[in-house]
Amino acid sequence: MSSDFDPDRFSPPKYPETPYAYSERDVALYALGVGACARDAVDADELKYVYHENGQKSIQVLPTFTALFSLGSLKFQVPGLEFDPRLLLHGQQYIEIYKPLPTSATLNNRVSLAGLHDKGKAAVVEMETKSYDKDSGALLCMNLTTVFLRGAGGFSKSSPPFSYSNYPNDKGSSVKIPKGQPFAVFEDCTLPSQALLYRLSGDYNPLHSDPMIAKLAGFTLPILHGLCTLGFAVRAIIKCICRGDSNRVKCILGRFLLHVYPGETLVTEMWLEGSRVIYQTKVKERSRAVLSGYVDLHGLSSSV
Ligand SMILES: CCCCCCCCCCCCC/C=C/C(=O)SCCNC(=O)CCNC(=O)[C@H](O)C(C)(C)COP(=O)(O)OP(=O)(O)OC[C@H]1O[C@@H](n2cnc3c(N)ncnc32)[C@H](O)[C@@H]1OP(=O)(O)O
Repeated sequence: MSSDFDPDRFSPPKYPETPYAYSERDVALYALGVGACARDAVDADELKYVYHENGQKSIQVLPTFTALFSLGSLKFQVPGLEFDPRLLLHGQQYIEIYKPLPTSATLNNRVSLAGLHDKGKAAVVEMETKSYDKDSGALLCMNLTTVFLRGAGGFSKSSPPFSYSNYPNDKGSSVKIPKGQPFAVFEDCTLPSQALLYRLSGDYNPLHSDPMIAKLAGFTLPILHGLCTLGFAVRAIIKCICRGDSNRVKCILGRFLLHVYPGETLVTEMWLEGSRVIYQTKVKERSRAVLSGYVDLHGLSSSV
């Protein structure tokens, strides 16, 4: 792809602050979109994400819901870098949660370019979003979104290829899957309509709904949103390791290894390493790993 990118003149662009508001309805719709209560409508661990049970004042927010905060803010260009948006894939998501998540809020998002890498066949872009509660000014969470722009590599025409990062390497790097037996394994079916349901949470990219667009992007059918797969995996960890207590999740990394087709079965394997849960999600029908990463927890006891 042609590009006027000049590595010598590169400086990270400045982006305006953007608002993001959500309601309890958005929180519940998101939870349904990542499979909460799909198999059991009265699931004791999950009903609280979609309904005020037992006199609860408000429903609870799944930690992966925070990944939505950044989506509307990431429509920016990097000057001089051209890419075909139809070939964009979500590469990774890293999330840090600093405060309990309100059931409804208005946020201010501060976005910055955290990384830009010329990988030859692709460009990899990392965008950081810090989300502040508008009323209190408190920093609620941070998302680091990595996008893989197929066909946009080679833009720097320099040797070594251009690579900019303002992040420590350990923040968003991939994980090594342990060799031993997993501590827990959780199997979950996605629905054939999973992406159509999940998109209502705000990611309307037709790659996930339109068969023609999916074909142009190289897939036989519309694929599942990476963040939907991540939502399934983290929900499995909350169920199996946190005894249903989502407030224990402190930080999440997910690297998308392969696409998922809606209707496929997700099998999430989990290993414990101190207060870190290493996980890997496979698609059962194709025996392929589609996602791997870790989740760091508050107060994980050895008895789990
Ligand atoms: C200026 C632009 C700004 C953009 C702003 C737009 C903002 C939009 C933000 C919203 C984003 C959400 C949109 C959502 C889309 C989706 O949900 S798509 C579905 C979910 N994602 C997937 O299904 C992708 C699954 N993964 C894959 O298909 C493959 O892993 C891959 C991404 C195609 C890469 O595979 P491959 O081409 O074989 O790469 P490699 O040869 O192994 O590696 C090449 C280098 O790239 C690095 N890399 C590889 N994978 C990833 C990854 N997942 N994330 C980040 N980086 C990756 C890899 O390390 C290699 O680098 P080097 O080691 O330095 O060579």
